[in-house]
Amino acid sequence: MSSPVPVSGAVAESSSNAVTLSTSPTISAHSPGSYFGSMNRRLTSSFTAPPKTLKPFNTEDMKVLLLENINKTAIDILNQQGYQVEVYKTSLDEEELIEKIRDVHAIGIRSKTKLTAKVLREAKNLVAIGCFCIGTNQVDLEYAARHGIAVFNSPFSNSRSVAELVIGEIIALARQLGDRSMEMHQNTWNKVSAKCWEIRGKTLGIVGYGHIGSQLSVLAESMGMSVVYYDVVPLMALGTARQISTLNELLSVSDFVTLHVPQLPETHNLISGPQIAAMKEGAYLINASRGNVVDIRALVNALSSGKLGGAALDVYPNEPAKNGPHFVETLNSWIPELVKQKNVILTPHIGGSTEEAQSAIGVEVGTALTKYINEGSTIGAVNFPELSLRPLSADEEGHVRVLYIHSNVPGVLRTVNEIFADHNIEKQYSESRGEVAYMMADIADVTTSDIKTLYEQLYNTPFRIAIRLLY
Ligand SMILES: NC(=O)C1=CN([C@@H]2O[C@H](COP(=O)(O)OP(=O)(O)OC[C@H]3O[C@@H](n4cnc5c(N)ncnc54)[C@H](O)[C@@H]3O)[C@@H](O)[C@H]2O)C=CC1
Ligand SMILES: O=C(O)CCC(=O)C(=O)O
Repeated sequence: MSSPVPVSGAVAESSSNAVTLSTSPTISAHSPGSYFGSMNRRLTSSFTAPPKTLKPFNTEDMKVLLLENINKTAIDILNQQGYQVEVYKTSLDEEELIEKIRDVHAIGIRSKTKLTAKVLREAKNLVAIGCFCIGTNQVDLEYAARHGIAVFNSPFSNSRSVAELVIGEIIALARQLGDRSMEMHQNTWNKVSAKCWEIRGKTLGIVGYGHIGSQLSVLAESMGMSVVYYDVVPLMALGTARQISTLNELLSVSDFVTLHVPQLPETHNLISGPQIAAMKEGAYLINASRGNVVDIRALVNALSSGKLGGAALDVYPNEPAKNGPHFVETLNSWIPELVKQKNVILTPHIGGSTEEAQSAIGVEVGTALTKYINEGSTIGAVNFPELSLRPLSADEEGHVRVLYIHSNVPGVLRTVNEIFADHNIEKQYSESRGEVAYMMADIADVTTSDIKTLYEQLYNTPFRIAIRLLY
């Protein structure tokens, strides 16, 4: 945390009669703009006054960096707030990323950008990270939380797209469509039926029965497949699907095995030589989860020996940062062997890449970022306690919203409430998650000079990780 930002001279009146403390969003933020108008009205329906339009700093000073071709829906939402939005179609390499991230208050990424502790250490102004995807393994979530950076994602907006891709791949593998199509592109007519199958009546084994796995279960059953699944937690079966208690049992009964687990230490090489050996002869493996869930060398061996009838991969241990001819040996040493295998469908991490999914994700994560920046709401954060307070209403003059991220230790509220002692605490809510806790409070009867004092006193508390004051 940088040192306290001084109050910038005299109080400046804005059109909403609010004060300008500083242009730094690290201590203050703009109010909900028109985008949130309807939501604010809903939340404050019991109040006669409309939501208060706060204007504590120039929103043009809020800098947002969007990488990896994030959808226009998000860009529009962030632009509507008046933020400075810089957009890149690709990911950035570590050096460029460090250079860029130094300056920004929020960053939006997808699955490729690695926000490691080394990168985040340089991000002195960063208050929020938006992962415009499901997976958050590319971010050091714990480091971010310990440094007061909230991380948001979109937990299910692309689930259906992944499930549909897998359905397509099940049929494509069963009918060897990839190979037939490739042959035709090379002018070869090869009409065969050997080892081509209907999927009706076959067994689909789903590993990880979360949002994607369960959606896929419904689609697969509707096409006449029987579904079994393995998950580390007991989960309600949809339709006539059946949970199986061990991975090995699932592998031994499934004609198709599809992986939908998160990247975790426990899922690293979840499918390797012994697991492939447990699979049925001629079975198919599909991985659209994360690259290191499958030991690809073991997979290549099983494909070349004929143990497996084919595979579809959408994700890889190392993936290129940008489009182009980058899927080569220097990226992953087994690539030359893999691309030679028969009946292998390789896609460039496009499971969630549909217009529907990307547009919905843009709205969801773009909104979460603005709600956090403008109101302090952490609903949807994956590394922070989730809190929200209703917006202040227009007749609530002289109010300040305090956002105080602190170490989760005893005595914090006593200290903070002593600081608030001369003001009325209208609302106060606090919640912890692991070592980090978050308090939101709306304080009444606050003058401009009080704001500076409050900020400095909170800044000097020993538990402070980060503070923002919205007014
Ligand atoms: N290819 C692509 O474009 C996409 C890939 N993904 C990947 O798919 C993964 C799954 O996504 P969702 O279904 O939304 O996640 P989810 O969190 O809804 O479900 C994951 C399930 O896996 C289970 N699980 C965790 N560890 C396990 C283990 N060792 N063995 C068996 N089950 C285990 C969990 O209990 C949970 O039920 C994401 O974490 C992400 O990495 C997600 C979206 C798009
Ligand atoms: O669309 C992307 O860039 C990433 C999709 C993905 O893997 C995810 O949502 O976790």
